Amino acid sequence: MHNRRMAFGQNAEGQNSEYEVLEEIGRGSFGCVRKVMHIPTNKLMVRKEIKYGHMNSKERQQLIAECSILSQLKHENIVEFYNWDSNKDVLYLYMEYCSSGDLSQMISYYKKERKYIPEKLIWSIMAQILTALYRCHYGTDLIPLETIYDKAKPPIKGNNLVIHRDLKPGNIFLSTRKWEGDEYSPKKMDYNKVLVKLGDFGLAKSLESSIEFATTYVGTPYYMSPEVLMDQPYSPLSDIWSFGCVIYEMCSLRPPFQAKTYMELQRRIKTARFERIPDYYSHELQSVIKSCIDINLGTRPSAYTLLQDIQLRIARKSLQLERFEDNLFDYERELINIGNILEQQAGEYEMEMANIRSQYRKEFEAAVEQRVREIMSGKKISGAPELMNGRKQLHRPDYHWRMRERER
Ligand SMILES: Nc1ncnc2c1ncn2[C@@H]1O[C@H](COP(=O)(O)OP(=O)(O)OP(=O)(O)O)[C@@H](O)[C@H]1O
Repeated sequence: MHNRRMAFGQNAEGQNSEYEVLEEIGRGSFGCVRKVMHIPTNKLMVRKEIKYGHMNSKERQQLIAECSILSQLKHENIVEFYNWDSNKDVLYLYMEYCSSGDLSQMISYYKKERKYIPEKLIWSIMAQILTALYRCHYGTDLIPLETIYDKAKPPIKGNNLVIHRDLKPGNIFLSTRKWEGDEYSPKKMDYNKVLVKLGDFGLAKSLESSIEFATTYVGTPYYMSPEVLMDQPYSPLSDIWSFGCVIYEMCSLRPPFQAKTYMELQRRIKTARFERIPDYYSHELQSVIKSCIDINLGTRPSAYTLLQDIQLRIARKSLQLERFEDNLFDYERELINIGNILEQQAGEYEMEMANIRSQYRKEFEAAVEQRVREIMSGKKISGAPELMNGRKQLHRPDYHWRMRERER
């Protein structure tokens, strides 16, 4: 168990008291999702509950092992998995909170507005999803492009490969730097600069076999690949099929396969026949989608192959440049802050100097006044000899007499 849990302990309900539990965000097939505040860091997070009381110890172990893998999956396009915790019946997963909605909300927004999603934005979202899938399918990060003509070397697979298994618009979260405010509102959202984050990774592997999943899963498998429908094992290429369906939905504002009944949907998926995307979009986009929604696993492209596409290389390069520009803005803001602090300090220093100067002037004037008073009263001059010097002689009572004597 996570060691912090030992330090913070559990409250009366057996929940981790390191977190303040806030409102419910929604409910999925496995349980409730809530916002929580991580008290030590003051960070807003999401807590996903998974009821696992019905699982045997082997299934539980597999679930925990998957959590462990997911907690190592750090990528800017993947929802960060921070920690997990459990009591007897419930597993709590603590994840990054994505406040700007998801792709399904974005698609609904464009559908309602009767507008197409701009093609440039679609390529940008595609590049980000594929970069995240590359990280999962190969266990290693994609090397940034020097130029759009760079050809990436074929990837060498690392350890802990992850297949998403449930790629769909509702699991693709969005955030944007221009986003103002805390809660999702499509009107306020600037979709031209979105950061994509894939959520709900991999855990389906442990959960789908459980009785709980079989009885509670209510989702429609619009994005499920034909091989998975035919009970063949999942492979990274199953994610690519789902990816193709998601991109199709972004263009057509509806999934490629729809049907009134589950059986009919299965039949349509297995034929892999779907309508062309609207003419508004380029031939290149249509052909990438077509290559992904391909029954034949031998010709369906991998994340690596797709990322070689010139449009995707352009999208990646422009994302890299945007990130670079954002970093420059951050750097500029930091410099402005430092400049402001220095200006404030210079002001304070000036004020201090003025105070010292005025204090010194006052003391000096007081000393001079005192001296003048002493002179006027004919007193013997005392102190501040540097002020008197030659003039000191003039005030000796016998001075004039002595001078006159000398002249004679
Ligand atoms: N990291 C997150 N940040 C913000 N909201 C989230 C996050 N994860 C999930 N949610 C929201 O919580 C709700 C439930 O999510 P969950 O993933 O459990 O179920 P689902 O994806 O809706 O359905 P299913 O479990 O069938 O896939 C959804 O509205 C989802 O948008």
